[in-house]
Order: sequence, then structure tokens, then C-alpha cells
Amino acid sequence: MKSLIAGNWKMNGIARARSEVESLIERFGGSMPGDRDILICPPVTLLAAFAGSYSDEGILFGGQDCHAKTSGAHTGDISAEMIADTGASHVIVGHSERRADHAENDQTVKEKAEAALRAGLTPIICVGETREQRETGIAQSVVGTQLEGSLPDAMGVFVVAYEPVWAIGTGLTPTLEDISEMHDFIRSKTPEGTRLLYGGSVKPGNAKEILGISNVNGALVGGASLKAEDFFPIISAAPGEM
Ligand SMILES: O=C[C@H](O)COP(=O)(O)O
Repeated sequence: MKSLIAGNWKMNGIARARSEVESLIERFGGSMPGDRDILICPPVTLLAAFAGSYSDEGILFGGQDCHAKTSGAHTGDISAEMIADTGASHVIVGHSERRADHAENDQTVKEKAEAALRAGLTPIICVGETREQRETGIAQSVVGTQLEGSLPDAMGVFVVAYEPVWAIGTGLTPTLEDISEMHDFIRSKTPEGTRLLYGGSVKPGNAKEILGISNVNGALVGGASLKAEDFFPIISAAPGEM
């Protein structure tokens, strides 16, 4: 299995966005290493331009969210088909920021994941517990419930990203043992071959040890994916073919 290092740019990426992608490609000598998958999920305003410009260099592009329906009266929304039409290959669904800001629940996330698969995209389905849930010892059962409700019925290949909500953008990370335990648990609940990403304050300084954990098949990186100088060492720390 190839590792997958995904950068989620969130609502960032106007000034210097293009030059960061070009700088990343340059750091890899003009094309991305073939033994791992590198994905950038920029804001949708940049998606078509990026997917059209850099696919030859071996970077994959993806959306940050999609609507569950194909088309219709949904002002401001983007369907999975529209994302696929840009040349993108993946779409993130169920990120905790969307679960919180847009009241998305497991059922919504499942519908989005299924819409992504129908459109030919690989959904990256996010799960993760809050700090309070971790502290009260229910992290695993929370994630188990999210998986049960959010994973698509057998339709195709998807990726799961374990992102403890309290680790996102905070500089805090679970212990390596806690990450390992949760990834082993998620492995037991997902089809064989499913890639499992860890996300939450992945940085150049901790990427190697996190990406070295068995059943961690890559990372979903927020803040540290915005600058090539940070994203490059994270990608470089990922093992190649596993
Ligand atoms: O999607 C990415 C995650 O929310 C992680 O964000 P972060 O690396 O800034 O903590």
C-alpha cells in the first residue's frame, strides 16, 4: 500500500498559493516521488486551475467537501460530479469543522461519501473525538459510532482520516500509543486495504514518528501543508510503498 499525504488548505490560499505548489514540485526535483501519493485540497476557487496545471507532475487534487445531491437548488454548494469534473481525484467529507459549523451528522457524511464514490472520487471520511470524550474514556466508542454511521455501504474504495478534534490546529497530539491503538481499532472496523490517515497538528518535527506507526498509512495535514517548506519534510518523512 502506498502512503497518502494530503494537505487540507481549508479557507486559505489566495496570495502565493500557486507559488507554494510550484515550490513543492521544485523541491522534489520537478516531479513527485511515485512511491507515495501526494494530494492537495485547496479551496474550490483554485481546484480546477490546479488540477488542470499540475497533474503531470504527479500531484493529486481534491475538494474539501461536496453536496450529497448531483444537482439542484442548493445555493453555494458544489456536487461531487462538479469536483470530479475539475480533474480532482478525492474529496474530504465529514471534517470536524464541517460537522460543527454546518451541523453535519453521520448520515449526511455517509450520503456525501456515497455521492463521491458515484462521481468516481475517493472520499476521505473524517472521524475523531473531542477532548472531553477522550478524557472520559469514550474516544473509541465515539469513533466506532462515527464509523458505523458515516462509512458508505459497499460501493468502492474510501480513505478514513482519524482526526482528534482537540488536536486540530492546537499543536497538541495524542501519544503515539493512543494513535496506534485508535488506528488498530479503525483497521478492525474497515475493509482490508483501506488507507487510514492521522490528522491533527502534524508538523515536520513529529511526522516521522507518527507516520512510522503501523496502521497509519498517511496524514491529513492542515496548517503545515500551506507552505512548501513545511509540507516537503512531512511528505519526505512518509514511508514509500508499505
Ligand atoms: O484537515 C486537517 C486537519 O484538520 C489538521 O489540521 P492541522 O494540521 O492544522 O492541525
